[in-house]
Amino acid sequence: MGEPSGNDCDPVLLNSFIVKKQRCRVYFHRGVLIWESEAAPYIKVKLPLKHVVGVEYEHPSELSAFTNEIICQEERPEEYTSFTLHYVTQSKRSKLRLSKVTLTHADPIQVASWVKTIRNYIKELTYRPRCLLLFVNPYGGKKRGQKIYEKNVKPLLARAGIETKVVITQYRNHAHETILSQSFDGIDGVACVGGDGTLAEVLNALVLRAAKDKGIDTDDPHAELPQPSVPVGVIPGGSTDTIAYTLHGTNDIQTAVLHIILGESSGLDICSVHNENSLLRYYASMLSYGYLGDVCKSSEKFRWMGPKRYDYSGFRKILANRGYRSEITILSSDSNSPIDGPRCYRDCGTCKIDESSGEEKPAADWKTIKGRFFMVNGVNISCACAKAPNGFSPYCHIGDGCLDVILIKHTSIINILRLLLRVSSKSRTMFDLPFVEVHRAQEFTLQAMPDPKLELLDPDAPDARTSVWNCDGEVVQGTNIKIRVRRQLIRMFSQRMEEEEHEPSCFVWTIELLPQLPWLRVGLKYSGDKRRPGSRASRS
Ligand SMILES: Nc1ncnc2c1ncn2[C@@H]1O[C@H](COP(=O)(O)OP(=O)(O)OP(=O)(O)O)[C@@H](O)[C@H]1O
Repeated sequence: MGEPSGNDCDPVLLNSFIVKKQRCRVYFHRGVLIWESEAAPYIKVKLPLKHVVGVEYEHPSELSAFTNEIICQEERPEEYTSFTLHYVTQSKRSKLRLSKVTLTHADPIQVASWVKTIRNYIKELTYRPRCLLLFVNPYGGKKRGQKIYEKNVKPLLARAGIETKVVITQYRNHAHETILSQSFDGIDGVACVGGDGTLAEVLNALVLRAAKDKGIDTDDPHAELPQPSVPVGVIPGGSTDTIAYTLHGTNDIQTAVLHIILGESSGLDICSVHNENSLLRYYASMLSYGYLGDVCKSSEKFRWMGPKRYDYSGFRKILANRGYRSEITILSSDSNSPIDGPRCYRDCGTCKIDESSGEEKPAADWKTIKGRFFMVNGVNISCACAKAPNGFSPYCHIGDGCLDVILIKHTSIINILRLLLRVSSKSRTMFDLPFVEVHRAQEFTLQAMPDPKLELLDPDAPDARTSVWNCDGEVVQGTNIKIRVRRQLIRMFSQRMEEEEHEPSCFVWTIELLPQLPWLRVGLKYSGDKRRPGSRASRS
């Protein structure tokens, strides 16, 4: 889709340029720019133009003074003997960086012809956004959203020639209301600078808008939902930024902006949450009843603490948790195992939709589980973040049409501490703990059950008997709900993260027990199996 087609008869552009003080033969053929030195030391570099963000003219005299600032001047091609290509390179740990190379030629006509050819090629990459609607949340995380936009986002988008309609959100649901009422004429992408809550607002509004435009009743849990017309980008500016981290493999801001600029997108599953009568919400990362629901509800009161509010509320709610009685029914899936992989990386085979298999659904069966739970989770993506780099459910896939239902039974505080250690561990998962159960599912329901013991203790405190849902970081009420996965309903601007085969040979890391327990930081020297669980290397 969207890439200029090429065949063997395509003309090859060929010329000699000075590149990094060396005389080089430069070719352009089938979307790839190649330069190789004409004399020793020999170099040959291949640059696919789909990695190029922008190209601009330069005078050689301007080169030394050139910084990352954009040169705002009128272009007069007949005067220039150099042009600079700004392109994306991948550095360690999935981070993308902007690099540049300048090519110089004595004849301005040659330079102008190359700039024109390259610009035309980039213009034909139709999957790249030309005009973005961008929401900036100045309130989330450490309240740095606006600064991030001015310093890290605006200059990069301008360099890529992307027109941006910016909305600084003034109140909760501002982004939601804007999307429902806004005309999308000429807009080919929506993005946000914010955390998971801001992105959830954007995703919910886009799905509702697409359904409304097609006259679909979103209160019907079985209604098929249309895909929103535009892809979505997320630039970390919140407290945990789980979705950005899971998609890109890092919460680095420049990486997130470059994923949007390059325009390639990946399909993300979205889950719908309904009660008996109506739609409650859509979510993209995790829905959690019990402990994390309680933390979400209580931490809102302490927002003035910034991200530390989760530490404080998390500790209090571990001590307070007496478990919640519930009945869960699960429509399981025979997709891959949630316990031992494979993991979801770039070009993931599990997420690839096999067009030839038609609409046929894999065999599945319903099962019912009753009990008292510390928490019940419907996990749609691995939920990796800086403090838990493998995520809550490391083998969960972003676009396989399934979620992982993780049931954590009510247990002792020591066991809860073991659980939290596992969540932040790079080498082990929580799934071998005896009080943890995981099911890969297409749908599930949860019915909160009255608790006779607690009712006797305090009949007037219904809040003590049921919890709330933490739905992508927002509180949702409901004691009888149904969750369904909508396969790849949203396209997210992300090429996904690459699989990293090996960790450094010997390293010290500090385990941070989720965001919840900073008071229990354990310096741990690790020198065992250097491969990540589920990496292709460790499975072979
Ligand atoms: N100007 C504003 N004033 C108050 N609330 C706002 C404003 N703009 C947006 N919001 C709301 O702020 C909420 C929290 O934002 P966000 O999720 O981005 O940050 P966070 O909760 O700190 O991060 P994370 O969700 O990653 O933990 C969102 O639900 C959004 O609706």
